[in-house]
Amino acid sequence: MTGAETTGAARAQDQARGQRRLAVIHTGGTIASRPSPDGRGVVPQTAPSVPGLRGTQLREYQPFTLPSPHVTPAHMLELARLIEEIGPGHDGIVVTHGTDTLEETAYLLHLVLPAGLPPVVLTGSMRHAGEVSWDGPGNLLDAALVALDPQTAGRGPLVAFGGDLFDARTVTKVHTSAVDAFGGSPGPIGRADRTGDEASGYGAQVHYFATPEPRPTYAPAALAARVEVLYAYAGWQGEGYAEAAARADGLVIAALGTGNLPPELLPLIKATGKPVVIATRTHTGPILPVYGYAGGGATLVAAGAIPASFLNAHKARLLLLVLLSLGLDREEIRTVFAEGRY
Ligand SMILES: NC(=O)C[C@H](N)C(=O)O
Repeated sequence: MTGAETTGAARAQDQARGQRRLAVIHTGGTIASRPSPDGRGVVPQTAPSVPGLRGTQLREYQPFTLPSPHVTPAHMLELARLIEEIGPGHDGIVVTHGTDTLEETAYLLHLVLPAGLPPVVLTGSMRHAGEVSWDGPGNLLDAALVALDPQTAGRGPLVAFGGDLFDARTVTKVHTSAVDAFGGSPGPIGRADRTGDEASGYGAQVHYFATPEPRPTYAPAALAARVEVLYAYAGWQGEGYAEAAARADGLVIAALGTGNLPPELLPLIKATGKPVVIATRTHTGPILPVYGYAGGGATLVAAGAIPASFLNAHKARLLLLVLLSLGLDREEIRTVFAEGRY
């Protein structure tokens, strides 16, 4: 019998006794932060504790403690491996994470976690534990209740923030300081509103506004490729493009509007044999290859560029990183993006 089967069997016994098993994986971020005593500023220190949950066995894990700007794709993959390992022994998994790159970790997990694991819900906080209105405990409790809610099964990793529940593909940080920091088009796919109290035990009314969709999963052994993001602006003549194209295995450009660029970029993209994915710096909406002027989206696609659809540039980068790490060539990558296999 494997370790996973053993823990799965133990989980079944606990379920029969009405006990749920929740794993909380702490990774750092503001939700684990306080001002440092030496006055350096706010830094991750102590993992937050989960407010009381009745009938729940809690297991905590701490693979790393980092501010999320220090989190790399290798950390995300490490997290995915841990979730795969402990998943069979739990009914739900919560990941606490810094908010700056939370959407990237959520999306990487979305791409690589196999189906059949218990629900995974990521959360964080915008205010640290030393502030009067720390939003950490509330978000953590919401995430735990959502991860344990039977309706959450089969939806892939979600983000819970301020009671709103977001899909990993579309969630994005929309405010640098507000407590309601997360959004993204077309908005939350669900909502959790807490019921009960500390004395009687907490619960949540969880509502979903979308049905779960099947999602492809990818199994890269490592994320070894190099993918860089370039940001377009009025008057960009391609500065930095040649250097990035030379050192990277693939590029993503946060382009203008529906995926357009200044004319100087067209010959540069045409001459690039590596995958060049076109996303948009506009916050919402798909890439549509409609414009036929030099640098317009239709001309970029004709020159070999790959439209990112509605994925933002940093999520398109993760998808490209995964596909390149799996050894897919440019045409195979184009097909994945074109068929929406993400
Ligand atoms: N609110 C936060 O968590 C922001 C912090 N800089 C982080 O991402 O680690």
